[in-house]
Formats: sequence, C-alpha cells, structure tokens
Amino acid sequence: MEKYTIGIDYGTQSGRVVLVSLKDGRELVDHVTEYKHGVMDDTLPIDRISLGNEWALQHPQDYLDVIEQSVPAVLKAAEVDPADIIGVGIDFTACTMLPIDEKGEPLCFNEKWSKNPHSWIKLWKHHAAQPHANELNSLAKEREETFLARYGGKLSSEWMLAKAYQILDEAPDVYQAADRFVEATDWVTMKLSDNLVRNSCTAGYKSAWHKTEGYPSEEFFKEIDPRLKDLTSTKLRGEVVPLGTKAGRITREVAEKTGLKEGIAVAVGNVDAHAAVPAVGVVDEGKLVMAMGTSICHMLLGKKEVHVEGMAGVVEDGIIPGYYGYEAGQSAVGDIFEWFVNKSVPGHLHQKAEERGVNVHTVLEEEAAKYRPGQTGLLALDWWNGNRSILVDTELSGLLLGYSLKTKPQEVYRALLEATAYGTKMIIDAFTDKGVAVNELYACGGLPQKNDLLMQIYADVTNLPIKVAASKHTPALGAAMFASVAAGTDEGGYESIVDAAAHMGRVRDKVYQPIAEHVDIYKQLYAEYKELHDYFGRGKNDVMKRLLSLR
Ligand SMILES: Nc1ncnc2c1ncn2[C@@H]1O[C@H](COP(=O)(O)OP(=O)(O)O)[C@@H](O)[C@H]1O
Ligand SMILES: O=C(CO)[C@@H](O)[C@@H](O)COP(=O)(O)O
Repeated sequence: MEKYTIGIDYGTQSGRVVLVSLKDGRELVDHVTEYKHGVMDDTLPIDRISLGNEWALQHPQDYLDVIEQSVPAVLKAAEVDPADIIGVGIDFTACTMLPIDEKGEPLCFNEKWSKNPHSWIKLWKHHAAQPHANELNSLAKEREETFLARYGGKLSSEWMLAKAYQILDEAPDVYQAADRFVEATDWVTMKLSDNLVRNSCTAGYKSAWHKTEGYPSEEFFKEIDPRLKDLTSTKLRGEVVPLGTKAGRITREVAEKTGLKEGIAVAVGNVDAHAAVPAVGVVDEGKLVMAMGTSICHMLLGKKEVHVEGMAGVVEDGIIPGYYGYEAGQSAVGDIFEWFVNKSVPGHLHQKAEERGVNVHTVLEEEAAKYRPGQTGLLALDWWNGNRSILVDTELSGLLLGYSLKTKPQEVYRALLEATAYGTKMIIDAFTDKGVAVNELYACGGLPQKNDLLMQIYADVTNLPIKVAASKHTPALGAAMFASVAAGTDEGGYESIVDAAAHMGRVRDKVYQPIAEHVDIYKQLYAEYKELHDYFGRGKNDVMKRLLSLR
C-alpha cells in the first residue's frame, strides 16, 4: 500500500502544507494559509502598541491556524486514507524565537505579558538586537572564543543569543518570566506531539551550540551580563537531537482538529533552506544547494570542520546526519531585481509588459538575453542590502560601473543578474580555497522557476552545471522526507534521510550547462569584480561607509 507523509513549510508570510508520496516524492496536494497578522513590524495587535525600528514580530496563533486550516484542506482534497499517512514534519524560517512558560504556552498568550512586545515571537528578520550582537561579538573576539570561527567570525543579530540578550536587557521581567526560549520550529513541533525537543539544525546554526563543545561557556555569558550566566542551562535547556529523530506522535487533540490519525510520527523541526537539501536529492559532498529567492542561502556538505571566510555557520549533523553542514548567503538577490523593476525601469517597458500581459522581469529578461557576456560594458557590485558572505558587512552598498549615454535598462538588468552570480562565485571560491569541494550546483526556490537567463549566467560564471528542483515546495518536500525517517521502516517509512532522498528527492531533466565561450569572458569579468570587491569591501576605500555616515 502506498504511504504518505505531510510536510509543512512555515515561511515569512504564510504556511504551506503538502501531502507527499513516499514512493517517488510526488506532491499530491498542497494548501497555503496566509498568516492573519503577517509580519508585525509597526504595532502589536493589542492596543496598537508601537514597535521600535528594525522590529519584526509574529503571532503564534497564525502558525496554529496553518495546522487547523491547511492540514484538513489537504486531507480533504487528496482523498487519501489517513491510515496511510504515517508522519508529519515541519520546516521554518530561523532564528524565529519565542519565550514560553512552564506549560509551553507563549508568554504573549498571557494577558499579564501580552502588552510587552518582548513577550511575542521575534521573527528571523527582527534586527533590533544588533547592539547586543555587537557586544557578544566584541567580547567573543577579545576572549578568543573558539565558537566564533564556526560562524565566519560574527554572530548575527538575527540569531538566538542576540535576541535573548535583547530581552534581558530591555525587558528583564519578561526574561525572568520565561521558562524557556524556543525556536518556533521546535514550539510548533511540540504543539503537534506534546514533546519539546531542540533540533540540531537551529541549535547549531542559530544558538551557537556545538555537538561536542555545547553552547558558549557560562563565563562568557557572565562577562556580558551576570544575569545571563545560566542562559543555556535554564532558558535554552533541553535535549538537542539530530534531524530525522522522532520528536513524538500526533496527539489526540491535533488528530481531532485535523483529521490526521492519532499517534503517527512527528519529526523534530528543521530550517526551511536546510530541509531543501535532501529534497533535491543532495546527501553528500561536492554539491552546493542554492535556495534562490529574495536572497540566496547556500548549503554545502563536507566531511571535515573547516573554517571558511564569512560563512554563516558550520554545524555537524546540521543538514544531513554524518556530515558537517555549511551555510553561506547573499542578503539580496531577487530583491535587487525587484528594486530595479520598481524604481528604475522607464514607463514604456512597464507598458509593454502590461500590453503583453507579462511581468516586467520577463520583458527585461528577453531583451537582456540578446546580449553576449561583456557586451553591455557594465559591471556591478551586488551589495544593495550589504554583504552577508563572505564579507559579513551590512554597511556596504551597491555599485554600478561603466554607464554611458547609450546604456539601456535591459543592460543594467543583465549587469545586476551577473553581479549576483559573481557574488555566488566568491562564496564558491571561499569554500574551494579551504578544500571544501564544489563540483555542481543545485537550485531551488522561486528564481529558477522564473528566470532562465539568470540560471544560464550562474552556470557560465561559475563554470558548473546547475540542476533545478522539480518540486514547487522544495522545503516542504524535505520536511515530509524527514517525517518518513521519523516514522521509520516499521511504519512504512525510510531508514535514513539518504534512503528517503534516493526515492523522493527530485530535480528536473533540464540541466544548465556552462557555455565555453561565455565562461572565458566571464572569467575576465569576474577578475574585475574581485578587484572591486576587495577594493571597496576590504577597507582599501571605505567610501561606502563614509557615504552611509553622511546620511
Ligand atoms: N522573472 C523574474 N526574474 C528575476 N527575479 C524575479 C522574477 N520574478 C520575480 N522575481 C524576484 O523574485 C523574488 C521572489 O522570489 P521567491 O523565491 O518567489 O520568494 P521568497 O524568497 O520570498 O521565497 C522577488 O525578489 C522578485 O523580485
Ligand atoms: O535564515 C534562514 C535560513 O538559515 C532563513 O530561514 C531566512 O533567511 C528566511 O528565508 P526565506 O525568506 O524563507 O527564504
């Protein structure tokens, strides 16, 4: 009898539920629930209490609504016997964290705390803990803490330690009242299974936890603030378990609300970009997976722990058990193209797109594809939203060189596509320079489905073939695969994520192959990009920072 699992992908704006066949990874049905409260970056839903700059919160009820609305919708549409659905797995944006009480309830559900913004969920892109991250980083550097090298030399303000410290600093009463701080992925997993466990992926990438060294030391936290000394043994306590572990089983309450069978396996939580790796069939070294959308997350597996410049983290078992999982990223990619379309494209191109009933990107892509590499005479630095990897510097900005009175919008568009490809090439070089091999690329996310030219440029610039995910909801497929591992072979699932990936991981037939003539020209252009990258990015000329300070 064919067996199925459910994968739930919790994004920034919505949750997406898919029902997947374990035979071949086929997605039978999907359903999306938009979050009612979306991203709360202006006011709280209670008394319209104002939030500060760089705040970004979410509402826990929105996550529960995804379970209560989308899971029954998927079950109804699929016409599959619930007895054949053997597990559920979720993936989430991260670090998306919340304070909970002893019973596991979010503090923001309690009237006593709900008017304090710190009692709510801090979304991954809550950046208001930057001063706290800076303090953690400078002390870690001073004390020569070994953990720092695993995060490319800096902990991000997006991550757990900076966010927890911000709560202590700005709302000590909320800090005191919190029994624990948890990742939303672990909290929702607990809501499904009634068991709170921490997954090795978010613990490793977002909470600076290490499989043998554990968390940073009490002395380190004590030096930051004596009240923070026991952070990891109190507020972050809890067993950290590898991906694919069974967190527990679907509770009766969840079964009654959703139509799922009580007692089926629930996998431990995961991170969206990381769940996508096995979903494109990648379970070993040499294959760089790019989750390409508004930004790019790059994931790579290795057999050794190596410290690579500017990586967002290396975590043992962090992506696939048995491997060191490396993560790097570019903080704006699709967002740069969107900026150009919205802010710089003349009206006649918008009109042309409207007349043809297509997106402006499509018109620009068609026009830009008519040029050969180098023909535009343009070169850009893709730092419209700073540089995540490899420079880890949010104060860098974009640059476009080579304008003339003849420059056309499609030429600029092409230069921007190329610049993001050079940014990815810098990341690949940082890995290969340290002996972490990259032999081929795998792409998932929205961009590979939208822009053929972009994908060809990436193949030409990197001189590597690119395979593209066949799934529409790659992270959700990955979460469903981990659910099959949590269920195990006795219940009709898989022994390991490697087995699951062999049957369920899917890429399209079409592979983007580098075109030799293009590769040669892009080698020269990339050498020029690298010059500019180091000149403006490594301190030879800090004009970008000076301009920023004048603003
Ligand atoms: N045809 C296109 N070519 C290039 N970029 C596009 C195109 N259409 C949309 N985009 C960009 O893709 C990004 C959205 O990517 P997507 O993967 O769907 O979203 P997300 O990253 O939020 O999951 C936006 O930044 C948008 O500007
Ligand atoms: O930080 C990570 C992964 O480490 C992501 O969850 C976060 O950037 C959100 O990404 P998306 O907007 O869901 O593509």
